[in-house]
Amino acid sequence: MADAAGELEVEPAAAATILGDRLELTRRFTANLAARGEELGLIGPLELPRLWTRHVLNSALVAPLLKPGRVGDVGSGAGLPGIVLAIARPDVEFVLIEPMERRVAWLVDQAAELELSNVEVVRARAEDARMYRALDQVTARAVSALRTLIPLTAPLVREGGELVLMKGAGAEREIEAAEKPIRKFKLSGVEVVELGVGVLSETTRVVRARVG
Ligand SMILES: C[S@@+](CC[C@H](N)C(=O)[O-])C[C@H]1O[C@@H](n2cnc3c(N)ncnc32)[C@H](O)[C@@H]1O
Repeated sequence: MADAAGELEVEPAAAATILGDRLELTRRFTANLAARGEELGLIGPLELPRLWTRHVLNSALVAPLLKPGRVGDVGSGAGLPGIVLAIARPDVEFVLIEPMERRVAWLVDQAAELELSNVEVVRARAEDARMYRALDQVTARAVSALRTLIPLTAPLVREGGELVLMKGAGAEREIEAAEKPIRKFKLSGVEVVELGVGVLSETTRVVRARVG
C-alpha cells in the first residue's frame, strides 16, 4: 500500500501474508495510534501519513523471525514493534519494557482494547529489568545506537537466545562502531557469539545477534 507520502516500502502482499487473519486487528491498532498518538506524544505529526507502511508494516516484517517463547521488546513506546508483533504472533508471549509512564499507560490500554492476552507491560529501563534474563528473544526499534543497544539488551536474553534489532540503512556502519563495546562486554560474561544483518524493507534492516 502506498501511503499519503507516496512511499511504497512494504509489499502489501507480503504484509497480508504475514498478518493473515490478524490484518484487521492491526488496522485497528493503527487507527487508534493515528487518532491519539500525536496528542499523547507517541508519534510526530510528520509520521502520521506514513504510519501504516513505515511504522506498522515494517514492524510486522519482524514477526516471521520470532520463535514461540518469551520475547521482550525494549523501549516499546507507541507499541512499535511490540504491539504489532503481539497481534501478528498470538503464539508468542511478549514482555514490553518501557520506562515512561504515559507510554506504559498507552501500551496497557492497547493490550486491553485489542484483547491481547499475550502481552505483559513492565515499567522499567532495560538496565533495571534483568530479572527477565530468561527471555528467548529481544526486539528493539529506534532506542539507541548498536554500540549501546547491544550491551543494554543482551543481558535480558537467555544463553542461546537472540537479539532482533530493527535498524536503518546504516546498520553495517553501526555494527563496525559496536565492535569494541561488544568485545569489552564479553569480559562481563554475556557474549555475542554471532552477529548478522538482513534487509527487511527499503528503509529497514534487521541486526540479529546470538547471545552465548
Ligand atoms: C524513539 S522511541 C521509539 C519507540 C518505539 N520503539 C518506536 O519505534 O516508535 C525510544 C523509546 O525507548 C525508550 N527507552 C529509552 N531508553 C530506554 C531504556 N534504557 N530502557 C528501555 N526503554 C528505553 C523511550 O522511553 C522511548 O519510548
